Amino acid sequence: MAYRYNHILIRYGELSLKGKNRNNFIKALYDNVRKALKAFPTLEFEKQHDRMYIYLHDEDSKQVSDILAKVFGISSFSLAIKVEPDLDQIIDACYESLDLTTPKTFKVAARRSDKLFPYISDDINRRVATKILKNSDWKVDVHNPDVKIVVEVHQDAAYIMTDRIQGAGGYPVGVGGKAMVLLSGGIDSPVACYLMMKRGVHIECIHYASPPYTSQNAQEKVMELARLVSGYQGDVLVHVVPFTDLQLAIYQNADESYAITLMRRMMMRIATGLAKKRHAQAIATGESIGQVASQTLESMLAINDVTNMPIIRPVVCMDKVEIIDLSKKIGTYETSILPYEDCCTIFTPKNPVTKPRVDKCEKYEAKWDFDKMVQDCIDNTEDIWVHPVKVEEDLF
Ligand SMILES: Nc1ncnc2c1ncn2[C@@H]1O[C@H](COP(=O)(O)OP(=O)(O)OP(=O)(O)O)[C@@H](O)[C@H]1O
Repeated sequence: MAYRYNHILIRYGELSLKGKNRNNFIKALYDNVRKALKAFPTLEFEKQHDRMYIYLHDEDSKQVSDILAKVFGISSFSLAIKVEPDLDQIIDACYESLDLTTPKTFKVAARRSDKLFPYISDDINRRVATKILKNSDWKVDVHNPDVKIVVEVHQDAAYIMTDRIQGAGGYPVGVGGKAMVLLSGGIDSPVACYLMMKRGVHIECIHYASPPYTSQNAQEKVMELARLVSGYQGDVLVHVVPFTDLQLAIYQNADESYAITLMRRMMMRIATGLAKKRHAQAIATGESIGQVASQTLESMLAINDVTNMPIIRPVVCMDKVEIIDLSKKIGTYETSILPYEDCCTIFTPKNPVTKPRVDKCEKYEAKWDFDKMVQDCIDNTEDIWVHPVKVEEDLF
């Protein structure tokens, strides 16, 4: 009988800490895994209280692994061969799963959860190793092996596994509620998206566009960033807000030095309206302390003043270098540094106020009926779904 890797064994992450919420978390993870892999309709799934299994048929295990590596709530996973809990089958499966043509070092690491299995772990290790040593040029190295063969013997089955593949960690997306993330074309806000999702928060994105001052290219760049981060959630809804009129009104009614602060306050009002409409519990941004004048604590105070929704700033205390490293890791950096203009950068004031005062903001805002313009922005927002696979090859 020929054996091949026909299973993926998934280990849960921080889930195990969650006491009575555990079942909800496992269910959410199970749903997220199935959703992430819906391009592979022939896969079969099974959830247990401490593990999840995927049964492969002819699917490409590398493609499946690449998708799984982005699902939050998974601490690690392994390709596995499932056999009967029978020593001969275990030995044969271990042996046949290896490509023995080039000499390598190896180690067998067996574990029994079924203590009634008639062979102890050491016995299993020795028997498997003996077969490999007798039939190849491979050598044992228990400290630093090229290949680690893991055998797990349960009551109903035994699994032979490759090394662990690191999972994305965190909590399953959705168990932490929903947030609206303000997505610009910069480096930081896609990282903020990733960090929110990693905490189990389902995200929708809001992008403020100011055509004709911002171009179609700029918007496409933001869509591409949303697509890149959507791999961690399955899909993402992007709300594109027509922001031009409101932005021009700010410049007509306020001192230039207050324009950025007022713009942010308007963004927050719109985000609050959209969050309520979409039943989200928070707003998130890519701001971090002191990167630019508008990101001082005083500025955040003035911005927060217009909403009572929590504003979460996941990168608030990170260095720029740390944020860049993370954006490279999640694959958004190269897109973020493309040179298209954002609505914040087209009207950049020469001397933006670094310590804005709320009373001054209110004085400027009292000069025109911004409420109606905010409502117009909310009403005329365009909603666009993005998926991890590009449209032309979209399998969803
Ligand atoms: N046009 C926009 N649409 C949506 N959100 C925006 C927009 N411009 C700014 N923001 C939000 O405000 C935050 C701070 O914006 P700022 O202009 O200071 O930084 P940035 O360089 O544009 O972007 P980033 O912070 O993502 O690198 C962004 O992280 C983002 O959350």
